[in-house]
Amino acid sequence: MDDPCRLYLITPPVLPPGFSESLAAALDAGDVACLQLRLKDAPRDEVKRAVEQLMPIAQARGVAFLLNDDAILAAELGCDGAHLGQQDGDHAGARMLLPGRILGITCHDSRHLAMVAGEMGADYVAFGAFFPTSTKEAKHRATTDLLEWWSEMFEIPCVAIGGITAANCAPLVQAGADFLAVVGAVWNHPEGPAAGLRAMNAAIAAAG
Ligand SMILES: Cc1ncc(COP(=O)(O)OP(=O)(O)O)c(N)n1
Ligand SMILES: Cc1ncsc1CCOP(=O)(O)O
Ligand SMILES: [Mg+2]
Repeated sequence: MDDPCRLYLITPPVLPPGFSESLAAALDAGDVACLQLRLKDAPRDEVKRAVEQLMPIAQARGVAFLLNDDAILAAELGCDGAHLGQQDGDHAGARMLLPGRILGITCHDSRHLAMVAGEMGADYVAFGAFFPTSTKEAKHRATTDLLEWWSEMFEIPCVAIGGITAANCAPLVQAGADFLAVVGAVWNHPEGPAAGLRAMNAAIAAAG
């Protein structure tokens, strides 16, 4: 049997006051495979401080801690890995900087980019955006046939991202997504992040 689909949590683009406590409460509410720190446009010092604060909270709970955009800083600070987009520098160089750690690559809606990432040694490929999202201006739209094709052809795990919620995630799980990456579904949940996380995990389990 295939491994079950799991949740991949990404931080909000700007961390609100008291974020460490909300993060701990969210992670205590259910299963999360990994946490990505994604602070767009924050200076390096601020990212470094956030890693130092948040990484122990994730790792103490068995949640892998990945840094977005910066493989050099991820290696320097001992993160469990990094996530890089197509514009985020040299993927092969990042692979060498992070031996034995996780390296994930954004592949938008492209089979070609995913195969190149897989050849290069990516630990996962990320496809999206699957749904409209206000978290990022997403220029590409992916569909479930991509997840079906990838999971039938390759062993490398695939992540689905973009506008995913408890209400719309079932087809992605059924199409073979190994991980669902979310921001808004957890951090903007009307009953708070812990409730958002529980709702996502319940929806994933119901779909599987
Ligand atoms: C799991 C995951 N998938 C895709 C992305 C997007 O990365 P990128 O295209 O580099 O865009 P930014 O997130 O850097 O704005 C991601 N971060 N995580
Ligand atoms: C980082 C990223 N890359 C493609 S869509 C997206 C945003 C995901 O956030 P949300 O889960 O709130 O749509
Ligand atoms: Mg990026």
